[in-house]
Amino acid sequence: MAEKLVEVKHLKKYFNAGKPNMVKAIDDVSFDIYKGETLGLVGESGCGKSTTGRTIIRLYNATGGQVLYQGKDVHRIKSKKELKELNRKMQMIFQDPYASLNPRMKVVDIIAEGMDIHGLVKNKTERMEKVVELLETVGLNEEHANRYPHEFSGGQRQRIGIARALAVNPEFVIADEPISALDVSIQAQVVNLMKRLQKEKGLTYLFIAHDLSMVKYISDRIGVMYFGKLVELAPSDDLYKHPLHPYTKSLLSAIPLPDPDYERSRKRIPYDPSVHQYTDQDRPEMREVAPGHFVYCSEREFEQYKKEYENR
Ligand SMILES: Nc1ncnc2c1ncn2[C@@H]1O[C@H](COP(=O)(O)OP(=O)(O)OP(=O)(O)O)[C@@H](O)[C@H]1O
Repeated sequence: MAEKLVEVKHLKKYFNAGKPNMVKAIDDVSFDIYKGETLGLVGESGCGKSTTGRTIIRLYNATGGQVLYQGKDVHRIKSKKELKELNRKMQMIFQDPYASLNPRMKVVDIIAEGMDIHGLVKNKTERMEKVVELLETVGLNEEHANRYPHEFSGGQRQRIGIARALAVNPEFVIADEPISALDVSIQAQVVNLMKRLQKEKGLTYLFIAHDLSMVKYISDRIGVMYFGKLVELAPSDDLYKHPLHPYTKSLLSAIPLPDPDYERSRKRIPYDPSVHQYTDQDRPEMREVAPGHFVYCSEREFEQYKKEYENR
Protein backbone atom coordinates (compact mmCIF):
# COMPACT_ATOMS: atom_id res chain seq x y z
CA MET A 1 0.00 0.00 0.00
CA ALA A 2 1.33 3.42 -0.96
CA GLU A 3 2.25 5.84 1.79
CA LYS A 4 -0.32 8.48 2.75
CA LEU A 5 1.12 11.97 2.41
CA VAL A 6 -2.03 13.95 3.23
CA GLU A 7 -4.99 12.79 5.32
CA VAL A 8 -8.07 14.97 5.34
CA LYS A 9 -10.36 13.88 8.18
CA HIS A 10 -13.88 15.21 8.66
CA LEU A 11 -12.73 18.61 7.50
CA LYS A 12 -15.14 21.51 7.88
CA LYS A 13 -14.79 25.12 6.83
CA TYR A 14 -17.71 27.42 7.47
CA PHE A 15 -17.55 31.07 6.43
CA ASN A 16 -19.45 33.56 8.59
CA ALA A 17 -20.07 30.80 11.14
CA GLY A 18 -23.06 31.47 13.39
CA LYS A 19 -24.34 34.32 11.19
CA PRO A 20 -27.40 34.21 8.90
CA ASN A 21 -25.14 34.29 5.84
CA MET A 22 -23.10 31.25 6.96
CA VAL A 23 -21.69 29.15 4.09
CA LYS A 24 -20.65 25.56 4.69
CA ALA A 25 -17.89 25.64 2.07
CA ILE A 26 -16.52 22.30 3.31
CA ASP A 27 -18.94 20.14 5.23
CA ASP A 28 -17.32 17.04 6.74
CA VAL A 29 -15.01 15.95 3.95
CA SER A 30 -12.51 13.07 4.30
CA PHE A 31 -9.97 11.71 1.83
CA ASP A 32 -6.31 10.71 1.63
CA ILE A 33 -3.66 11.68 -0.89
CA TYR A 34 -0.95 9.09 -1.51
CA LYS A 35 2.68 9.94 -2.07
CA GLY A 36 3.43 10.39 -5.77
CA GLU A 37 -0.17 10.38 -6.98
CA THR A 38 -2.37 13.04 -8.52
CA LEU A 39 -5.73 13.38 -6.89
CA GLY A 40 -8.14 15.37 -9.06
CA LEU A 41 -10.84 17.37 -7.30
CA VAL A 42 -13.76 18.45 -9.48
CA GLY A 43 -17.13 20.12 -9.10
CA GLU A 44 -18.87 23.23 -10.30
CA SER A 45 -18.03 26.75 -9.20
CA GLY A 46 -18.74 27.38 -5.52
CA CYS A 47 -18.73 23.72 -4.42
CA GLY A 48 -15.75 24.26 -2.12
CA LYS A 49 -12.76 22.99 -4.12
CA SER A 50 -10.58 26.06 -3.66
CA THR A 51 -11.50 26.29 0.00
CA THR A 52 -10.45 22.65 0.42
CA GLY A 53 -7.06 23.36 -1.16
CA ARG A 54 -6.56 26.49 0.89
CA THR A 55 -7.57 24.86 4.16
CA ILE A 56 -5.24 21.92 3.57
CA ILE A 57 -2.35 24.33 3.16
CA ARG A 58 -3.52 26.39 6.18
CA LEU A 59 -4.25 29.55 4.22
CA TYR A 60 -7.59 29.21 6.02
CA ASN A 61 -8.22 27.93 9.53
CA ALA A 62 -10.46 24.87 9.71
CA THR A 63 -13.84 25.07 11.44
CA GLY A 64 -13.54 21.41 12.37
CA GLY A 65 -11.73 18.19 11.52
CA GLN A 66 -8.07 17.66 10.73
CA VAL A 67 -5.49 17.77 7.99
CA LEU A 68 -2.51 15.51 8.58
CA TYR A 69 0.66 15.97 6.53
CA GLN A 70 3.06 13.06 6.97
CA GLY A 71 1.03 12.26 10.09
CA LYS A 72 1.33 15.77 11.58
CA ASP A 73 -1.74 17.88 12.27
CA VAL A 74 -1.19 20.90 10.01
CA HIS A 75 -3.55 23.16 11.93
CA ARG A 76 -1.92 22.43 15.29
CA ILE A 77 1.68 23.20 14.39
CA LYS A 78 2.84 25.98 16.69
CA SER A 79 6.57 26.23 16.06
CA LYS A 80 7.39 28.97 13.52
CA LYS A 81 10.28 26.94 12.17
CA GLU A 82 8.11 23.90 11.57
CA LEU A 83 5.42 26.00 9.94
CA LYS A 84 7.94 27.63 7.62
CA GLU A 85 9.23 24.21 6.61
CA LEU A 86 5.66 23.09 5.92
CA ASN A 87 5.14 26.20 3.79
CA ARG A 88 8.11 25.11 1.74
CA LYS A 89 6.97 21.50 1.32
CA MET A 90 3.43 22.47 0.24
CA GLN A 91 3.18 24.84 -2.72
CA MET A 92 0.29 26.23 -4.67
CA ILE A 93 -0.23 27.03 -8.34
CA PHE A 94 -3.14 29.34 -9.13
CA GLN A 95 -5.72 29.64 -11.86
CA ASP A 96 -4.88 33.11 -12.97
CA PRO A 97 -1.11 33.36 -13.24
CA TYR A 98 -1.38 37.05 -14.08
CA ALA A 99 -3.12 37.92 -10.84
CA SER A 100 -0.76 35.76 -8.81
CA LEU A 101 2.49 37.17 -10.25
CA ASN A 102 3.54 40.59 -8.98
CA PRO A 103 3.49 42.81 -12.11
CA ARG A 104 6.27 45.03 -10.76
CA MET A 105 8.71 42.21 -10.18
CA LYS A 106 11.06 40.73 -12.74
CA VAL A 107 10.67 37.03 -13.41
CA VAL A 108 14.02 36.29 -11.77
CA ASP A 109 12.84 37.84 -8.51
CA ILE A 110 9.41 36.23 -8.67
CA ILE A 111 10.99 32.81 -9.01
CA ALA A 112 13.76 33.43 -6.49
CA GLU A 113 11.57 34.96 -3.76
CA GLY A 114 10.86 31.63 -2.08
CA MET A 115 14.51 30.56 -2.35
CA ASP A 116 15.50 33.79 -0.57
CA ILE A 117 12.91 33.32 2.18
CA HIS A 118 14.02 29.76 2.81
CA GLY A 119 17.74 30.51 2.50
CA LEU A 120 18.24 28.06 -0.36
CA VAL A 121 20.92 30.03 -2.24
CA LYS A 122 24.28 31.34 -1.05
CA ASN A 123 24.90 34.25 -3.44
CA LYS A 124 23.66 36.14 -6.51
CA THR A 125 25.47 33.90 -8.98
CA GLU A 126 23.95 30.75 -7.54
CA ARG A 127 20.55 32.49 -7.39
CA MET A 128 20.66 33.32 -11.11
CA GLU A 129 21.96 29.85 -12.02
CA LYS A 130 19.08 28.23 -10.17
CA VAL A 131 16.51 30.54 -11.78
CA VAL A 132 17.85 29.80 -15.26
CA GLU A 133 17.77 26.07 -14.50
CA LEU A 134 14.15 26.40 -13.36
CA LEU A 135 13.20 28.46 -16.43
CA GLU A 136 14.68 25.75 -18.65
CA THR A 137 12.89 23.04 -16.69
CA VAL A 138 9.54 24.64 -17.49
CA GLY A 139 10.37 25.28 -21.17
CA LEU A 140 11.48 28.92 -20.94
CA ASN A 141 15.03 30.27 -21.05
CA GLU A 142 17.63 32.63 -19.64
CA GLU A 143 16.42 35.60 -21.72
CA HIS A 144 13.11 35.54 -19.88
CA ALA A 145 14.66 36.16 -16.47
CA ASN A 146 14.83 39.95 -16.70
CA ARG A 147 11.35 40.50 -18.15
CA TYR A 148 8.09 41.38 -16.42
CA PRO A 149 4.93 39.21 -16.27
CA HIS A 150 2.98 41.35 -18.80
CA GLU A 151 5.50 40.45 -21.49
CA PHE A 152 4.34 36.82 -21.47
CA SER A 153 1.40 34.84 -22.84
CA GLY A 154 -1.02 33.07 -20.46
CA GLY A 155 0.66 29.70 -20.96
CA GLN A 156 4.12 31.18 -20.36
CA ARG A 157 2.90 32.90 -17.23
CA GLN A 158 1.59 29.62 -15.90
CA ARG A 159 5.05 28.14 -16.57
CA ILE A 160 6.53 30.94 -14.48
CA GLY A 161 4.02 30.12 -11.72
CA ILE A 162 5.12 26.50 -11.86
CA ALA A 163 8.82 27.48 -11.76
CA ARG A 164 8.13 29.65 -8.71
CA ALA A 165 6.44 26.73 -6.94
CA LEU A 166 9.28 24.35 -7.82
CA ALA A 167 11.98 26.78 -6.69
CA VAL A 168 11.69 25.71 -3.04
CA ASN A 169 11.82 21.95 -3.77
CA PRO A 170 8.26 21.15 -2.64
CA GLU A 171 6.86 17.66 -2.10
CA PHE A 172 3.19 18.46 -2.52
CA VAL A 173 1.64 20.88 -5.02
CA ILE A 174 -1.94 22.09 -4.97
CA ALA A 175 -2.85 23.25 -8.45
CA ASP A 176 -6.04 25.31 -8.24
CA GLU A 177 -7.56 25.29 -11.74
CA PRO A 178 -4.12 25.85 -13.28
CA ILE A 179 -5.36 25.47 -16.85
CA SER A 180 -8.91 26.86 -16.73
CA ALA A 181 -7.88 30.31 -17.96
CA LEU A 182 -5.77 28.95 -20.85
CA ASP A 183 -6.64 28.17 -24.48
CA VAL A 184 -7.48 24.52 -25.01
CA SER A 185 -4.35 24.02 -27.16
CA ILE A 186 -2.16 25.34 -24.34
CA GLN A 187 -3.97 23.37 -21.61
CA ALA A 188 -2.52 20.05 -22.79
CA GLN A 189 1.01 21.51 -22.87
CA VAL A 190 0.76 22.65 -19.26
CA VAL A 191 -0.74 19.33 -18.15
CA ASN A 192 2.07 17.45 -19.93
CA LEU A 193 4.66 19.69 -18.31
CA MET A 194 3.15 19.04 -14.89
CA LYS A 195 3.15 15.28 -15.54
CA ARG A 196 6.80 15.31 -16.56
CA LEU A 197 7.80 17.34 -13.52
CA GLN A 198 5.86 15.00 -11.26
CA LYS A 199 7.82 12.03 -12.59
CA GLU A 200 11.19 13.77 -12.44
CA LYS A 201 10.74 15.19 -8.96
CA GLY A 202 8.48 12.63 -7.33
CA LEU A 203 5.80 15.24 -6.64
CA THR A 204 2.33 14.65 -5.25
CA TYR A 205 -0.50 16.74 -6.72
CA LEU A 206 -3.94 17.87 -5.73
CA PHE A 207 -5.32 19.04 -9.07
CA ILE A 208 -8.47 21.17 -8.84
CA ALA A 209 -10.72 21.61 -11.88
CA HIS A 210 -14.32 22.60 -12.52
CA ASP A 211 -15.08 20.00 -15.15
CA LEU A 212 -14.02 16.47 -15.92
CA SER A 213 -12.57 17.00 -19.41
CA MET A 214 -8.86 17.56 -18.68
CA VAL A 215 -8.39 16.08 -15.20
CA LYS A 216 -8.56 12.56 -16.53
CA TYR A 217 -5.22 12.99 -18.30
CA ILE A 218 -3.41 13.81 -15.12
CA SER A 219 -5.31 12.23 -12.22
CA ASP A 220 -4.81 8.76 -10.76
CA ARG A 221 -7.94 9.17 -8.70
CA ILE A 222 -10.70 11.75 -8.82
CA GLY A 223 -12.93 13.17 -6.12
CA VAL A 224 -16.19 14.88 -7.04
CA MET A 225 -17.51 17.67 -4.80
CA TYR A 226 -21.01 19.02 -4.60
CA PHE A 227 -22.03 21.83 -2.24
CA GLY A 228 -19.29 21.30 0.33
CA LYS A 229 -19.53 17.51 0.29
CA LEU A 230 -17.36 14.91 -1.41
CA VAL A 231 -19.94 12.75 -3.23
CA GLU A 232 -17.75 10.25 -5.11
CA LEU A 233 -14.10 9.23 -5.07
CA ALA A 234 -12.64 6.59 -7.37
CA PRO A 235 -9.70 5.64 -9.58
CA SER A 236 -9.98 7.87 -12.68
CA ASP A 237 -10.78 5.09 -15.14
CA ASP A 238 -13.45 3.64 -12.92
CA LEU A 239 -15.03 7.05 -12.34
CA TYR A 240 -15.24 7.78 -16.06
CA LYS A 241 -16.45 4.32 -17.05
CA HIS A 242 -18.75 3.56 -14.14
CA PRO A 243 -19.85 6.71 -12.38
CA LEU A 244 -22.41 5.96 -9.68
CA HIS A 245 -23.48 9.18 -8.01
CA PRO A 246 -26.10 11.04 -10.10
CA TYR A 247 -24.12 14.27 -9.77
CA THR A 248 -21.01 12.63 -11.25
CA LYS A 249 -23.12 11.30 -14.12
CA SER A 250 -24.42 14.79 -14.73
CA LEU A 251 -20.90 16.29 -14.72
CA LEU A 252 -19.68 13.62 -17.15
CA SER A 253 -22.57 14.29 -19.51
CA ALA A 254 -21.43 17.93 -19.69
CA ILE A 255 -17.95 17.24 -21.11
CA PRO A 256 -17.79 18.61 -24.67
CA LEU A 257 -17.09 15.88 -27.21
CA PRO A 258 -14.85 16.29 -30.26
CA ASP A 259 -17.43 14.74 -32.64
CA PRO A 260 -19.93 17.57 -33.43
CA ASP A 261 -22.70 15.21 -34.67
CA TYR A 262 -22.54 13.10 -31.57
CA GLU A 263 -22.21 16.20 -29.45
CA ARG A 264 -25.46 17.64 -30.90
CA SER A 265 -27.41 14.44 -30.33
CA ARG A 266 -26.17 13.97 -26.80
CA LYS A 267 -28.26 15.02 -23.85
CA ARG A 268 -26.92 16.60 -20.71
CA ILE A 269 -28.17 14.59 -17.73
CA PRO A 270 -29.62 17.02 -15.21
CA TYR A 271 -28.92 16.52 -11.51
CA ASP A 272 -31.78 16.76 -9.06
CA PRO A 273 -30.35 17.25 -5.55
CA SER A 274 -33.78 16.77 -3.95
CA VAL A 275 -33.39 12.99 -4.33
CA HIS A 276 -30.60 13.21 -1.78
CA GLN A 277 -32.39 14.77 1.16
CA TYR A 278 -31.29 12.52 4.01
CA THR A 279 -32.69 12.01 7.47
CA ASP A 280 -30.46 11.04 10.41
CA GLN A 281 -31.59 7.43 10.09
CA ASP A 282 -30.20 7.30 6.56
CA ARG A 283 -26.70 7.80 7.99
CA PRO A 284 -25.27 9.11 4.73
CA GLU A 285 -21.50 8.66 4.49
CA MET A 286 -18.77 7.68 2.06
CA ARG A 287 -19.26 3.95 1.46
CA GLU A 288 -16.92 1.72 -0.56
CA VAL A 289 -19.01 0.26 -3.38
CA ALA A 290 -16.06 -1.40 -5.14
CA PRO A 291 -12.36 -1.47 -4.18
CA GLY A 292 -11.27 2.16 -3.91
CA HIS A 293 -14.58 3.42 -5.30
CA PHE A 294 -16.48 5.43 -2.67
CA VAL A 295 -19.89 7.07 -2.96
CA TYR A 296 -21.61 9.35 -0.46
CA CYS A 297 -24.86 7.52 0.20
CA SER A 298 -27.32 5.98 2.64
CA GLU A 299 -27.32 2.26 3.39
CA ARG A 300 -30.26 1.76 1.04
CA GLU A 301 -28.52 3.61 -1.80
CA PHE A 302 -25.36 1.66 -1.06
CA GLU A 303 -27.15 -1.61 -1.91
CA GLN A 304 -28.48 -0.07 -5.14
CA TYR A 305 -25.05 1.23 -6.15
CA LYS A 306 -23.48 -2.16 -5.46
CA LYS A 307 -26.02 -3.83 -7.75
CA GLU A 308 -25.52 -1.18 -10.41
CA TYR A 309 -21.76 -1.67 -10.21
CA GLU A 310 -22.03 -5.49 -10.37
CA ASN A 311 -24.22 -5.23 -13.49
CA ARG A 312 -21.93 -2.76 -15.21
N1 LIG B 1 -13.54 34.22 2.01
C1 LIG B 1 -14.80 33.82 1.91
N2 LIG B 1 -15.78 34.38 2.64
C2 LIG B 1 -17.06 33.98 2.55
N3 LIG B 1 -17.47 32.98 1.73
C3 LIG B 1 -16.55 32.38 0.97
C4 LIG B 1 -15.16 32.76 1.01
N4 LIG B 1 -14.48 31.99 0.12
C5 LIG B 1 -15.38 31.17 -0.43
N5 LIG B 1 -16.61 31.39 0.07
C6 LIG B 1 -17.85 30.65 -0.29
O1 LIG B 1 -17.61 29.28 -0.04
C7 LIG B 1 -18.17 28.47 -1.07
C8 LIG B 1 -17.11 27.64 -1.71
O2 LIG B 1 -16.21 28.48 -2.44
P1 LIG B 1 -14.93 27.94 -3.21
O3 LIG B 1 -14.22 29.11 -3.80
O4 LIG B 1 -14.16 27.03 -2.34
O5 LIG B 1 -15.59 27.07 -4.36
P2 LIG B 1 -14.92 26.52 -5.68
O6 LIG B 1 -15.57 25.21 -5.92
O7 LIG B 1 -13.47 26.54 -5.60
O8 LIG B 1 -15.44 27.56 -6.74
P3 LIG B 1 -14.62 28.38 -7.86
O9 LIG B 1 -14.31 27.38 -8.91
O10 LIG B 1 -15.62 29.40 -8.30
O11 LIG B 1 -13.43 28.95 -7.17
C9 LIG B 1 -18.88 29.45 -2.03
O12 LIG B 1 -20.23 29.52 -1.65
C10 LIG B 1 -18.17 30.76 -1.77
O13 LIG B 1 -19.03 31.83 -2.03
